[in-house]
Amino acid sequence: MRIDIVTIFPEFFATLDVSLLGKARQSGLIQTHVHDLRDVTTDKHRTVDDTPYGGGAGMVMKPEPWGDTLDAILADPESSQRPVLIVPSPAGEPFTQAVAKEFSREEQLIFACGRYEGIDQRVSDHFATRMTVRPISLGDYVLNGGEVASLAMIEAIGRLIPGMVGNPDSLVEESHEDGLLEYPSYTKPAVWRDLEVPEVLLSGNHAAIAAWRHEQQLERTKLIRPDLLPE
Ligand SMILES: CN1CCCC[C@@H]1Cn1ccc2ccc(-c3n[nH]c(N)c3C#N)cc21
Repeated sequence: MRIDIVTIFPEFFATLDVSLLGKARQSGLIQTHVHDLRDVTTDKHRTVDDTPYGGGAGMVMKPEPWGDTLDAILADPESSQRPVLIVPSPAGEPFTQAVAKEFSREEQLIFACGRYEGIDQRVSDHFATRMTVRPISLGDYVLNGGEVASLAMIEAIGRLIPGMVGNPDSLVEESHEDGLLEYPSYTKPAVWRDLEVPEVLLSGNHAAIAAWRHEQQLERTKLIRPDLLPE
């Protein structure tokens, strides 16, 4: 998978060189390209924003730098035929495990990290003929820009790419993977500050352990996220 990130804060993405994604990039599973939006500006102040038509507070990101940057990405011979343009936005479709899995199957993702009051709408409208444009929201709260959301999405998507995680079975028993929250986990010592590991986990009875874990998932989901339970 190729991942392009367009931002005015490229330093935000230095973390892509560490942890899981670092390994994936070294192994070639994921190629990342970070583009500084200001690199295509031509004025002295490297301007990327302007006042909103119709008035109102704040500034809006100008369409020209976005157009030039996205054109250059599409012109790259290593770009796919039809990338997905992910536009983080509080007004976007909720980002879920299912959406992460859908995106993990794509050949190329381009993350458009807005700032200020957002990106001129005509950028999404214009590129909809050449890309699949997906406004996506990380959650129902307001961030200052799209970078943090993009980092979270890149991690959630990247770990689902085949070969990324050492033991693919570990992906199956995670929260939200089967629609339920995950069961509690324990490791040695068997007793810690007078707290014991649940006996069933020490029994070696795999059927009983599986049943207990599923029951724990149901109990946790009922308590913490009843909205995830089927009607
Ligand atoms: C605050 N400021 C005026 C109100 C509108 C948003 C703006 C800030 N802002 C600019 C670009 C941008 C992109 C994503 C998000 C964002 N917020 N919450 C989410 N779940 C997000 C995602 N994903 C916020 C952004």
